[in-house]
Amino acid sequence: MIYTVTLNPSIDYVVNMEQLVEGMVNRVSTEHFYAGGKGINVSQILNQHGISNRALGFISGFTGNFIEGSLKEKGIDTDFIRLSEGYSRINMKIKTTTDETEINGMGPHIPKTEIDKLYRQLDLLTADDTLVLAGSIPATLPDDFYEKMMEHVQDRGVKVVVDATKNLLLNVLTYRPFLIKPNHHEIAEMFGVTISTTEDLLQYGNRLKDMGARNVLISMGGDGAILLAENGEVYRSNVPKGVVKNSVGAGDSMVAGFIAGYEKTQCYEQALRLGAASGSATAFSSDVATAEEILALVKEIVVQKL
Ligand SMILES: Nc1ncnc2c1ncn2[C@@H]1O[C@H](COP(=O)(O)OP(=O)(O)O)[C@@H](O)[C@H]1O
Ligand SMILES: O=P(O)(O)OC[C@H]1O[C@](O)(COP(=O)(O)O)[C@@H](O)[C@@H]1O
Repeated sequence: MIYTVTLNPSIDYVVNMEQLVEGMVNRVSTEHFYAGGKGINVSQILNQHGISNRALGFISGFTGNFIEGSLKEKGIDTDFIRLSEGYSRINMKIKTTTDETEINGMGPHIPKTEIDKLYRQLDLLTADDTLVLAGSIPATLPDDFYEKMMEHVQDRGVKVVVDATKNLLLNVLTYRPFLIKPNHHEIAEMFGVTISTTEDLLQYGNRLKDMGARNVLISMGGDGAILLAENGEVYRSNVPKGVVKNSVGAGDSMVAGFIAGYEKTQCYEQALRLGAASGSATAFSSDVATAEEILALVKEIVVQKL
C-alpha cells in the first residue's frame, strides 16, 4: 500500500485575471477551489492510475471538511487526523496572462498529542509499503520532522519518497529515500549555485545520489525532466505539445506518475514516461489531470538515454 503524508493540506483557490496590480483592487475572471497539498495531489494522481493508496495528514475547520469531502467524492481513501482548533490553509494561485503568483497560507497549530497519532499510523507500515512525504513542514512542527518520520520507519524497510525543498530534502538523504524530485531551481538553491547546462544538473544530481538518494528525478517545467536512476542509467524526457492552463501540481503529478509506472513495470524508463505524461497532463488541465488526459499524452513522451 502507498501512504501519502500531507502535513499542511490546503484548499487551492485558483483564479485567473488579466493582470495583477499590487496596491489596487483586483478582480478575478475565473475561480476554482481544489483540495491541494503535495501529498494529496500525489494521492489523486495515484488514484487516476488505479494504484490504491491512503492520504494521511492533519486537517481542521471548515476548510478541512472541504478537503476531506472533495477527496471522498473522488473515491480517495483518507485517514486524516482531525485537529480540534484552527483551519486548514487556503493557498491562492493567481494566473495572469504573463505570470503565476502563489500566496500560500500558514495552516493550523499541530499539538503533540496529534503528532503522536501520526506516529501510531506509521507503526503499521511494513516493507511492502511506500511512504510519500511531500510538501512543506508547517511552522509549528520541527524542521527535522521528515527525518524523524523516516527514522521511525527505517528498520522496517519501508520505501520512502520525499518531495520537499532545501534543507528538508538535504537532511533526509542519509536515510536513503527511494526517490526525490527536486526541480532545477531547487537544485540551484540547495547548492547555492547557478545552473546553466545539463552537465551542471547531472553533476549536482549525482551529488544528491552520493549523499544517499537512490533515484533523483529532476523536473524542469516546460523543459522536461532528467532521471538519475539507481541502476546508474540517466534518462531524459521531453514534454508533449499542449497549452498550459495551470502548472500547480505538475511536480506532484510527476512524482505520482513515476511511482505508478514503477509499481506497474519495475522499469525506470517506463516510470519516467508515466511521470512525464502525468506532469504535463496536469499542466495542461485546470485541476490535477484525469487518467484519460494522462493516457492521451503517454505516446508523445520520448525518453532518451543520456
Ligand atoms: N509548461 C509545461 N509544459 C509541459 N509540461 C510541463 C510544463 N510544466 C511542467 N510540466 C511537466 O511536469 C513536470 C514537473 O513540472 P515542474 O514545474 O518542473 O515541477 P514543480 O511543480 O515541482 O516545480 C515537468 O518535468 C514536465 O514533465
Ligand atoms: O506544502 P507547500 O510547499 O506549501 O506546497 C503546497 C502547494 O503545493 C501544491 O501541492 C502544488 O505543488 P507543485 O506545483 O510543486 O506540484 C499545491 O497544491 C499546494 O498549494
